[in-house]
Amino acid sequence: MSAPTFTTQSAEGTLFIVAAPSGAGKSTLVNALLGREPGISLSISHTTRPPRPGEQYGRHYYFVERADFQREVAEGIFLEHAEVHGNFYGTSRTTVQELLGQGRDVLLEIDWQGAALVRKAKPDVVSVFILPPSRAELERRLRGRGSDSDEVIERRLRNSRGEIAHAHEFDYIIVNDRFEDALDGLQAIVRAVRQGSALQCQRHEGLLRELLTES
Ligand SMILES: Nc1nc2c(ncn2[C@@H]2O[C@H](COP(=O)(O)OP(=O)(O)O)[C@@H](O)[C@H]2O)c(=O)[nH]1
Ligand SMILES: Nc1ncnc2c1ncn2[C@@H]1O[C@H](COP(=O)(O)OP(=O)(O)O)[C@@H](O)[C@H]1O
Repeated sequence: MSAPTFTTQSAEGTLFIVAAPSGAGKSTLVNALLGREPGISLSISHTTRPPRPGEQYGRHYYFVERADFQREVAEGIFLEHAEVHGNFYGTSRTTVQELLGQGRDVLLEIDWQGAALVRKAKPDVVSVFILPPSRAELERRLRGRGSDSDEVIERRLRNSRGEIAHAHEFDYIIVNDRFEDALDGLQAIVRAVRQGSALQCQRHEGLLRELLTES
């Protein structure tokens, strides 16, 4: 993790973070949200993870070699960066700053470590954590996605408990059970924030306990 710095301006857009354990459905939800809310720009991260079949450079990620990533870290180009599931991921500081400066809302799809760093740099960030309805469903979705090897899936499942343990740090928690309901929930948060109001936030403590204790 790196210590970020961030310059804020008065007429800038809102910064949103969406985080979730792998397979909970965050990318699918975020893509659908962007379809409904064209005023939001997605920040494309840099990563050392190899591309999955169908993933494109500059659309899903900027795929880079480890040595290049380390050089970018040293150059200070990242607003935040972290190691997740054995790969490195980082958010470009200038991209985010420029978009926010143009008055656009920006969404970061990053993990809980990155979210913690961004919160320190920019305390008015609005953060949302997506929960799966159960561990069994999380595993079904990860396997059903068909994008990763068994080893990668198992690592992500093992790490999911540690990630979910940070859900309480987020402003909002959404359960992605019925997709349309979760999408409506995410959109309602964005709209409320844009109108300057806050939504009542359900904390899903029962489900969180289940997800953290279920075998
Ligand atoms: N800190 C941080 N995490 C990121 C960034 N980009 C992606 N991630 C997170 O890295 C994790 C793995 O992402 P990915 O390899 O795309 O797998 P997926 O979550 O299974 O779709 C997820 O929790 C992402 O949200 C980033 O720029 N910074
Ligand atoms: N509400 C849902 N119900 C059933 N399947 C879902 C739901 N949301 C997402 N999925 C599926 O789960 C898999 C993982 O979703 P994805 O968006 O890739 O997760 P993440 O980005 O959190 O790793 C995908 O195959 C996606 O189509």
